[in-house]
Amino acid sequence: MNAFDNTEKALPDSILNVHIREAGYIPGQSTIRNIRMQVAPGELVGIIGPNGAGKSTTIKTLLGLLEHADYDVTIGGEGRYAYIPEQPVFYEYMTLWEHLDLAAAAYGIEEEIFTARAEELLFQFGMDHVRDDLPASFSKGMRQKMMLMIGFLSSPDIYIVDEPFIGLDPRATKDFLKLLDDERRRGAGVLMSTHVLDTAERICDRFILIASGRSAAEGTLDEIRAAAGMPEASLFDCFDTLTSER
Ligand SMILES: Nc1ncnc2c1ncn2[C@@H]1O[C@H](COP(=O)(O)OP(=O)(O)OP(=O)(O)O)[C@@H](O)[C@H]1O
Repeated sequence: MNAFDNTEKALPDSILNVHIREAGYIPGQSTIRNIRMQVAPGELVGIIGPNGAGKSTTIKTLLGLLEHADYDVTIGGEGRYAYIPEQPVFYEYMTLWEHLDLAAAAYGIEEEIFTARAEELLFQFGMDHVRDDLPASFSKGMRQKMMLMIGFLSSPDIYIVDEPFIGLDPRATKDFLKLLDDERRRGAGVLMSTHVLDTAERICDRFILIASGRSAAEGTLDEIRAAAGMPEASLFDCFDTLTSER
């Protein structure tokens, strides 16, 4: 267990340590290789990369969802994580409130704490008026908000978020980022994959750029700029340079 043999510089108090030696969907064919990631408490690390580069595969691997994988993952704190998937997953015949209730039961949250937190989240995401509705009747963004609420309910040590921005309106994006900030202040780490690079540039402390299943660059914006040889460039332009060279 937790045999994370990182011989490189390790963040002393990292909340998430990932070392994927290789992982893939078919035995003997690795889709991703040699990917290391660390997230410190309160830190937001962005996974970026072109379509098909291996971002979702990386997330699926660290969640233990890939059968053919050679990897180590260590979660600090109490080892609690929340995974917020890109594609909403829901039960057709359960209302929004029932989904939250089910998640709270799965997380082992006490009834009183659950009710207060769920009420607050419904209010914060402007979803109070549909609390007793079925998510099948929701728009794409409303379903996405439901997944975010379920994630926030559990107060985990680390959030693992797969592309949260597509589908959220500007107000919901702002509300989501505010909640994420509050959670980071509490000490939660965040690992987030996204294509929305202007937002990523603004909110992430560090990045890992995945291209063709490998880590193509990683570090702060300045370190990514250095890797791209573009000291003043935006994350978008660095991304463009670093991914078109391959
Ligand atoms: N279920 C699957 N079975 C087989 N191959 C898959 C599966 N899911 C993804 N792949 C392949 O793995 C590679 C990486 O895909 P992945 O979904 O990780 O990319 P991504 O970086 O998340 O892309 P996007 O930005 O488009 O979401 C691609 O070549 C893809 O075709």
